[in-house]
Order: sequence, then structure tokens, then C-alpha cells
Amino acid sequence: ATNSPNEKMGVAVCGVNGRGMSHVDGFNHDSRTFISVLVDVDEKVGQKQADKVEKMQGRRPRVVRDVREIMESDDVQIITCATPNHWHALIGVWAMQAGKDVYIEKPISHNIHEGRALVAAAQKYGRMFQTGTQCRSSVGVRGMIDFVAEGGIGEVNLARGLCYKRRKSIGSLGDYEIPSNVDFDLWSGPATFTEPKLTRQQFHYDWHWQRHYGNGDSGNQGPHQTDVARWGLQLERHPNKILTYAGRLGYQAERKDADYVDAGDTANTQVSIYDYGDKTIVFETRGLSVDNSADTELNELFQSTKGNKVGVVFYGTEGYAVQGPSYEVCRAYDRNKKLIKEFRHDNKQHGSLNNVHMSNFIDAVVSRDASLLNADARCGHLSAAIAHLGNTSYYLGEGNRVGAQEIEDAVGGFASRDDDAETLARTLQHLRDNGVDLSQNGLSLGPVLNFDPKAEKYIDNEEANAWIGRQYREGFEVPAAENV
Ligand SMILES: NC(=O)C1=CN([C@@H]2O[C@H](COP(=O)(O)OP(=O)(O)OC[C@H]3O[C@@H](n4cnc5c(N)ncnc54)[C@H](OP(=O)(O)O)[C@@H]3O)[C@@H](O)[C@H]2O)C=CC1
Ligand SMILES: O=C1CO[C@H](CO)[C@@H](O)[C@@H]1O
Repeated sequence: ATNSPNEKMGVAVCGVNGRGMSHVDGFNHDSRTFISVLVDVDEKVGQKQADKVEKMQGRRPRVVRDVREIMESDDVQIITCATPNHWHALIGVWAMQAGKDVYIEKPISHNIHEGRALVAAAQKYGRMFQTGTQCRSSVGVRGMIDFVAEGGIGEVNLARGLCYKRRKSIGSLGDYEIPSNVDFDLWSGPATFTEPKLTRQQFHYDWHWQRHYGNGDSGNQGPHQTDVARWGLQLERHPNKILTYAGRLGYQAERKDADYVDAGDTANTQVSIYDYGDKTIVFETRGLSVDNSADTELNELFQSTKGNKVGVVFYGTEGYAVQGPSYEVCRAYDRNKKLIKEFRHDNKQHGSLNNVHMSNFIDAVVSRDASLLNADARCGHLSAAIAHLGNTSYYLGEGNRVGAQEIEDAVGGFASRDDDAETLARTLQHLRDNGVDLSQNGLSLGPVLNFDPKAEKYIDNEEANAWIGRQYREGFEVPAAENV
């Protein structure tokens, strides 16, 4: 390691309004790298954050708006991406084609086609690729996963991921002015323009809840937890069958206006069931309040009846293992829910999770050994795909607002290791607790999707296959895996 910027590897961070500054922290913290460029389509955001980086490392990074400008730069060896989701894959593919190593935020893709392209590009160009799922570098999570693998809670065939995270309405659907500093053409990139162009009040962050750019909370918070679920169940593949019931509900009650239309179009309440043959993952998203909910067992396992619950529960024949509520702490319980073991990532002792995950990536970059990576492209692809598969079932059934009985019948006929009727009953109770009138605004039921994990296509379902990719704008096409 050296203190001379010239002898360190230069890092360009793309998208620095929020998460990108954690990338800055992580790479600034590692003595092998320095921040050479900030890329942001909002020049003002880029300059403001460059002031901070200059104070941090004593050298001002260049600020550019268009990521294409840095592909040939000699002071850029690594490109990281914390832009909105619809840009992740294209930046990743372009960077790897240009010979850069990449650190890409979760979900690494906006759709399955993009995840495939990233996996292929990393392989073809021999680049190091780390996914921003930092739980993979948590000593606590790893300890729990090892414990589960050694049979610590018996045989395990079911994991439940939870994103119970309060998300208020993002404001009414409208026609809003694009902030003057933003180059909207560039911001949109691979996403075709909508008409009107901007339909949400807050430009930043709330794109997560518009499917054109984001993937809802199942694709935002979700990939952290589905990744842990997949890891613990040792599932290095896609599922065979998927079923979702979901809706964007409760905002009329929240706003006390029966006609209120929120600008988001991703589900804020969603249960997706993934059948992997011998194992099941269930992922539950709840954006309405879960305070004092009727989820007796989950309340016990998370040791709380209040606030958000973000984590994973593994159900074993001899007990339970739980990641959450933080990424640092995991616990194992016996069948009577008596605590038997705790696993911790101690930020003081082990280093902050964020930084450790980035240093793991830098280790691989320096040694050119991809086997060191805690979350490579395929890992990121499989976990992001879980969100895309579940959302596709929702989008295809959206708006049918079927009754509870119809959902119960559908989940009853679906091969699952979960008590599906109980999960449905809890979900319905949760909605009632939040003032949702289920006779008017019920959940929608998606079709069962049969998926070919090898071909990465839905079986005999062209409507679903249309969601594998998207219509790209000219100049912003994410190539097919075969053409990267
Ligand atoms: N691993 C983790 O724990 C976390 C991961 N994330 C992930 O990070 C990503 C960003 O989230 P967040 O920071 O909250 O979102 P924000 O909307 O706050 O920030 C995104 C930034 O990216 C900029 N941007 C948009 N397009 C481009 C582009 N083509 N090139 C360069 N910059 C661009 C935006 O510009 P403009 O200023 O014009 O809007 C904005 O500054 C998400 O994908 C999210 O999933 C987020 C939080 C935690
Ligand atoms: O990864 C993430 C975890 O939490 C953040 C804050 O809610 C999310 O927005 C984010 O994208």
C-alpha cells in the first residue's frame, strides 16, 4: 500500500446522491484505492459531493455527467454503480467491455436479460464483479449460514424473507417538472420515455416505486434477504415455479381519500412463493405499518412487536435461524424458540460491513482471483432474478382483485413448504389492521409461472417472457448475453 494517489487504483463512482457516498467511504478507507471520478447526471450533486471527497482524500475527483466519458480513462481501474436500477446493467456491461472491474449495487439488473448479460460479460472479459449485497461479507450472517449447513437447526427446506418496512405514499400521480440540473435524457438511459415524463413528486429515490426504473421493495430491500435465503438453502439456481399475490394498498386510507391515486406502480404489499423443487423461499413485502401486528411467531423470533422487520427466517426440523433486524446480528433458536446461539459481525473488531465488502472486492481485483469474491455476478444475478420473477407474476395478474378464497385455493394447489394459508391469513389481517377495505381494494393474484432455470425463460408463456427484457432506447441497449 502507498499513499501516493498515482500508485493507487482509481475508482469512478456512478450515482452519488445517496448510496454512492458509501462507495466513496469504502474505497477511500482502503489504502489500495482512491476516488478519481464522480459520475452523476446531476452536475450539482456531483460537485457538491466532490467537495466532500476532496476533504476526505486531499485530492478533488473529476466530476463528469456521462459515464461513457470515463471508459478510456487511465485514472479509472474500477467503476462502481449506485444509480437507479434501470442503469445498473448497462454501466456494468460498458465498464467490463472497457476492461474495468466493477462493483454494482443490488439489484444488479432491472430484468433477467440484463443479469444474464452481466454474468456473460464478467466471464468473457475476465473482470472482477462484486454485487452490493454486503451481508455476504458479514461475519454474523456467515456464522449463521455455517451453523445451518452443519445441521444446527436440523433439516431446512424453507426460508422466509421479510421486508416489513414502512413506506408512505409518494404523492399523487401527476405531471411534474423535471429538476433543471438533471439531464433527463441521460437519466432515462435504457428506459423509454413515458408520457408525461415525470409522474412522481420527488425526483430522487422514489423511482424505486415506479416499475419503469425500480423494482419495488421486493427488488430494493429484497435482494439482500433473498440472497441470504438462497445462500442458507444452498440454492445456486433459479426456482421452477413462482406465484405472487400482491397490491399497492392502503394509501386511500392513509390519505383519508377514497379516490386518491398514488404515483407508484409497484406493490407495497406482496407475497411471492418460489418453488425450487425440494425447497421453498417465501418473500413478504409490507409497506404499511406492522406495529402490533398479529404475526405472533415472527414477533417472537424478531423479539419485537414494533417497527420494521427486515430479515430472514430459516425453518428447521430442530429450530429456527434468523438474520435480522440488522445485517450484523443473527440468532438460532430451538423448537421452543429458546435462544441457542448468537452470531455477530462486530464493526469495531471486523471492520464496517460496507468497507469489508469493498475490501473483499479489492482483494480479488489485486490478485485477479474471482474465487475470492463474496458476491460475484452470478450470485447477484440469481438473487435479483428472484425479485423479477415474483414481480412478473404480480404484473400479469395485476388489478384482478380476487377474493381471499381464490387466493387460498391457488396457494393450496402450489407446491410449497410453507403453511400458505397461514401466511395469507396474516397478510389479510395486516391489511385490515391498516384500514384496507378488502371488499373494495383487495389483493391481486398472479398466475403460476413455470420457469426453465437453465434456459432462463418461462415455459409456454409468451406474456411472461415479454418481461424477461425490455424495449431499450437507441444507444442504451443492454446486449444479449451471447453478444456482450
Ligand atoms: N447495498 C445497500 O445497502 C444499498 C444499496 N442501494 C442501491 O443504490 C442505488 C442508488 O440508490 P440511492 O442512492 O438511494 O438513489 P438516489 O436516487 O438517491 O441516487 C441515485 C443517483 O444516481 C444518479 N444517476 C442517475 N443516473 C445516472 C447515470 N446514468 N450516471 C450517473 N449517475 C446517475 C442520480 O442522479 P440525479 O441526481 O440526477 O438524480 C442520483 O444522484 C439503488 O440501486 C439501491 O438499490 C441503496 C442503498 C443501500
Ligand atoms: O439497499 C437498501 C437498503 O435500505 C435502503 C433504505 O431503505 C434502501 O433504499 C436500499 O436500496
